[in-house]
Amino acid sequence: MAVYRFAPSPTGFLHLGNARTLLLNALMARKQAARFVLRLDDTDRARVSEEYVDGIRQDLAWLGLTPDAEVRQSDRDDAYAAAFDRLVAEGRVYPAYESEPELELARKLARASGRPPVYDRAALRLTAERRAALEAEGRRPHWRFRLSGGRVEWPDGVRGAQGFDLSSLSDPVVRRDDGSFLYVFTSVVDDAGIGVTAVVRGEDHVTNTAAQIDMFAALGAPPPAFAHHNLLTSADGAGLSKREGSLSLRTLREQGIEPLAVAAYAVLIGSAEAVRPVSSLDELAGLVELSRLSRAPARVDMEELAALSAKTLHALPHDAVADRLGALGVEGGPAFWEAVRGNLATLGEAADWWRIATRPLKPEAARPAPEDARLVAEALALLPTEPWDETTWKAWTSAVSAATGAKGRALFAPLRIALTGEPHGPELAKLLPFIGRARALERLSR
Ligand SMILES: Nc1ncnc2c1ncn2[C@@H]1O[C@H](COP(=O)(O)OP(=O)(O)OP(=O)(O)O)[C@@H](O)[C@H]1O
Repeated sequence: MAVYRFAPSPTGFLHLGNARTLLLNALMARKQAARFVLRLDDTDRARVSEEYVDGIRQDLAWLGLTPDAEVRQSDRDDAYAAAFDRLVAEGRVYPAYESEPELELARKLARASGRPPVYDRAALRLTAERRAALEAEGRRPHWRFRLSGGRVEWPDGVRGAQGFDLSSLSDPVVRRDDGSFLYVFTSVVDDAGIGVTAVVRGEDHVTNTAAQIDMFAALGAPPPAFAHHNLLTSADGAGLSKREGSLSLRTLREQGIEPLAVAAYAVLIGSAEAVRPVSSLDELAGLVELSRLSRAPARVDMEELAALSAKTLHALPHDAVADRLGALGVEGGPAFWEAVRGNLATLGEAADWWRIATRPLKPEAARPAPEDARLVAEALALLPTEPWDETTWKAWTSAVSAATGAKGRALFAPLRIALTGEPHGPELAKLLPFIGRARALERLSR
């Protein structure tokens, strides 16, 4: 069975760029009835926190995504140690003793003499005596994976045929001198162990992929199908960083941006598909086509996202928002939702309209201008008896128009202000039944 995964490090709150990776994997899995695994890359103990682990789970739930399984790298040390021991025994992983300043110096010298700054494998040429001497000095080795050399090729799901000359890469460090394993290695052990068949990730990982395909071969496991998508940048073109909290999903949630709009935006910008509202993740899954993602980075435009969020909201049926409206104390059912949804920028504004319709107006709410006093008095006198429905507004305002000669804006604007204390808002034909006769009487007499 096909298996996709999303593998964030819980070192910050997920941002919109991470959401692109998350959604591309989750939606490709949905489209292909494949499994979708959340893998928490939590081996960097100094930077990982449980708050961020919970944050990632909450963000997935908010977006409406439920992984089929959750794996934590911190639980899998035994698997890494076993794979490591095997590669050491086979001579594919070797100890190296250079300190970071020594490596930096070597890179500088290489650049200065026009050579690529690739690790020169000096550690492979150490004699047993020299190694013993280094250990006696108290140096502890880090460990490198010996790349096989030659060319690695893969058909990339986004970028098409990719080729990489392994001799242009340094042998990647797979284990630090403190014994901890590095991502480039643990990720391969996990993908092989879990049976991941497809990896969609940002193009910041392309070089890793070349080395990792070589590691899959060394471990005798078939590599997954790789696809590297373009990255999202902030409006000024800067990269996004989980650590810096840029464009975090949590902040977007707090700003009232709809989760379905975040999902659509994260997937559709920087692709051949137009950014547009969708009514479900299933619909969005139908629009995902990896080969239609563009190659250039895509800039996030918050205004575009906010507009998409409003449009998404306007099209949502009452069923889709009933629970959230309930939590906001909005009780008007489908009819109230119908009345207000087209005017909302965020769902929270439905609660404002519910308050305006059903609670006393605030003392500072706008009142009709003095020159409209006669019109308002006439309207008060002509207020129909209940029951009220959506036809009441038309019948009432026609009567007021006949009595006063007022038409159009001159007729409607003062009544809107008198009834709601606001110059703009939802269609009054739909809102009026929620205001009801008693409140309307009181408001018209203000
Ligand atoms: N700006 C971005 N646009 C699109 N995808 C991104 C972006 N930044 C990261 N990703 C993808 O998100 C996935 C999770 O990556 P990771 O947890 O390392 O996040 P990160 O934002 O790069 O983290 P950090 O800021 O902590 O280095 C990776 O597949 C990565 O390619």
